[in-house]
Amino acid sequence: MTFFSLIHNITQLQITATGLGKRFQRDWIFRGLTHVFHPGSATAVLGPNGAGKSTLLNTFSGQLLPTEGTLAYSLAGRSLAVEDVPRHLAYAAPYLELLEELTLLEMLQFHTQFKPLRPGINADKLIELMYLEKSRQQLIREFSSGMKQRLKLALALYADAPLLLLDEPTTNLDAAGVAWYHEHAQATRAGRTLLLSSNVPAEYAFCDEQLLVTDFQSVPKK
Ligand SMILES: Nc1ncnc2c1ncn2[C@@H]1O[C@H](COP(=O)(O)OP(=O)(O)OP(=O)(O)O)[C@@H](O)[C@H]1O
Repeated sequence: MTFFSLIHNITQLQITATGLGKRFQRDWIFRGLTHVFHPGSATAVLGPNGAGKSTLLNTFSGQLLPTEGTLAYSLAGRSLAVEDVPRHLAYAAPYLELLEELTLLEMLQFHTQFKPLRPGINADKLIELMYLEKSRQQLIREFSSGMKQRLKLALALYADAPLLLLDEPTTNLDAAGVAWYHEHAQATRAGRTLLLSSNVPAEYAFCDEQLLVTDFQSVPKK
C-alpha cells in the first residue's frame, strides 16, 4: 500500500477554545486558554510531568467538563455539539484500556463496530500494517507493552475520525516502533485536527504548532 492510496477526504473539524480553564478542587490546571485549532493542524501540547497535558486532552475530548470558558466544535463548517464529539474522535493514551480478554482479531472486529476504520482499511489490513500477523489469534493480555501500544496507535491513526488525540504516543515503543509510529502518523494526518501531548521532542517534531500548558496557568490581564 502506498501513502497516496490512504488519502481520502476527511471531514474538516475545527475547535475554538475561548477563555478555557480547568480546576480540580482548588487547583487550576490551566486557565485563560484561547486558541483556534484549525482542520489539518497538528499541535504539540507540551509541559513537564503534572503540568496538565492529559487533562487538557481529556477536556478537548469532551470527557472532562471545563470549569470556565467554552469549547466550540465545528464539523464541515457546522456547529457540532460536545456530546457528538466522541463519534468524530480517535484517541490513543497510556491510560485507555484495551479489551484484554479478546484475541487481536476479535478485538478489532468488536472495536470497529463502534469506531469504523478509514475506507480501504479493514481488520486484516490493519493487522498487516501493524506487523502483527502472527498474533491474530493471540489474547491481547498476552501482548507485550510495545505490541499493545502499536495496537492503540493503529486503532487511532486508522480510525475514520477527523479529530485525533495522541497522549505520549511513543510510550513503550522501541526504535522500530518509533519509526513505525512516524511512518503511520505521517501517512494518516492529512486533513485531520491533531493534538499530541508529549515530553519527547522526536515524537512531536512534525507538529506545526506548540502549546505550552504552563503558559495558561494564570488569568491573562485584560
Ligand atoms: N481527576 C483528577 N482529580 C484531581 N486532580 C487531578 C485529576 N486528574 C489529574 N489531576 C491533577 O492534575 C494535574 C495535571 O495532571 P495531568 O495528568 O493532566 O498532567 P500531565 O501533564 O499529563 O502529566 P504527565 O506528563 O506526568 O503525564 C496533576 O497535578 C494531577 O494530579
